[in-house]
Amino acid sequence: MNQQESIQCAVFGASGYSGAELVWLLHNHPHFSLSYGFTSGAREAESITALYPQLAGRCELVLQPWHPDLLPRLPQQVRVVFLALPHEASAGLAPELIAAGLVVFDLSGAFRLGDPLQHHQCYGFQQPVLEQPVPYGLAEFTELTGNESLIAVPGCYPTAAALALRPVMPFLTDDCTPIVNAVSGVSGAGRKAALHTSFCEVSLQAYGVAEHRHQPEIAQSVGHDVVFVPHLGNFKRGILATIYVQLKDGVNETDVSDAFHNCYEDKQLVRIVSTPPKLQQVVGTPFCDIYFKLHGRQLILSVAIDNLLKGAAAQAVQLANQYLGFAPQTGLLPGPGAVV
Ligand SMILES: NC(=O)C1=CN([C@@H]2O[C@H](COP(=O)(O)OP(=O)(O)OC[C@H]3O[C@@H](n4cnc5c(N)ncnc54)[C@H](OP(=O)(O)O)[C@@H]3O)[C@@H](O)[C@H]2O)C=CC1
Ligand SMILES: CC(=O)N[C@@H](CCC(=O)OP(=O)(O)O)C(=O)O
Repeated sequence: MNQQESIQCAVFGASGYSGAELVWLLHNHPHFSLSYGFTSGAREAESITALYPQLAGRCELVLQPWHPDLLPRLPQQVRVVFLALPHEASAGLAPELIAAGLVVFDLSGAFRLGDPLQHHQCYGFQQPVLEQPVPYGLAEFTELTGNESLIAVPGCYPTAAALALRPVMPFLTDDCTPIVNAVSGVSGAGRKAALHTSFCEVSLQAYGVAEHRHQPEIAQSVGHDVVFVPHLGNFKRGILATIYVQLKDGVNETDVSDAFHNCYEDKQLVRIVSTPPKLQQVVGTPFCDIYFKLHGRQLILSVAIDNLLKGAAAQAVQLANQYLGFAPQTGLLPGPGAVV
């Protein structure tokens, strides 16, 4: 790929929280050029600044309502599309975009689970059957050839949990089931208003206990069953996860430290930190910060990401960079900052 060439791209769901972050990242990216930001067909065309006034004078993209009649001409105008849509909308649209020759980075859960039955149980609709397998794009562990037509961008909680767990999985006792407790900011639920995310209702609370759709996704990503308890926190953005695992006899702190450093020493967007991370050190950034501590045979991991960036838009751009042969952190470091 000629590094000077600008890659034309489009964002679907550009009025939503992760879509707006994608718009801003791509608007500032040195190698991507954003041709379109689409909204649902229910809206009129309007500037993104009508929804996100903080972008005034910085990004004046006019958002277009999506209509299927636009599809035939789209491949002449763009090469890469990012879908920041509800799961079922992605499931419907992605196959059409692929058939039209576009490369799709899908932020939804429509194509993440490899088992169609499990997908149906979690999402309540059939996963479309595609000719090519869909890579699950946990960016630090994914090599893309540039021939894939669809990449499933991992979920926000699964990104945090798997980046912390994967390096230490070989050290776990045979009967250990990792326990993942995680708190997310309200932007994790998206921009659409709902009673449970309204200002007066939000109060730190567990939800989806032992039945959240990210439990099988984390298990698939780390290759082992996990216990997963998400919590909704009364803050805007960020995920903080605390993870507990039991270590085999003989595994010591140096082994754990070496495993993390060997895994991430050449990965700029994962930082192994020496004090438990605060959300404020990752919010507005594409970083994942991981802290670890041994307590006897227990290993405690504390991991923080921005759900809308490393957990969504920044990871999608990171994957697109890798797909096109750019350095993973291109356009993300130093980042343009956050929108929402
Ligand atoms: N929020 C987060 O932290 C994360 C979200 N994700 C995933 O990213 C996707 C988007 O999430 P999020 O940004 O939170 O969602 P939002 O609710 O904030 O935004 C949804 C977007 O999708 C558009 N849309 C809704 N229905 C349709 C449709 N039928 N056809 C076309 N466009 C449609 C909306 O347009 P309009 O404004 O016109 O209604 C809006 O632009 C979801 O799949 C989510 O699971 C992944 C990781 C983290
Ligand atoms: C706080 C909150 O509601 N978070 C969302 C997860 C974030 C999200 O959008 O899910 P994906 O990462 O699978 O796309 C939830 O629990 O459903």
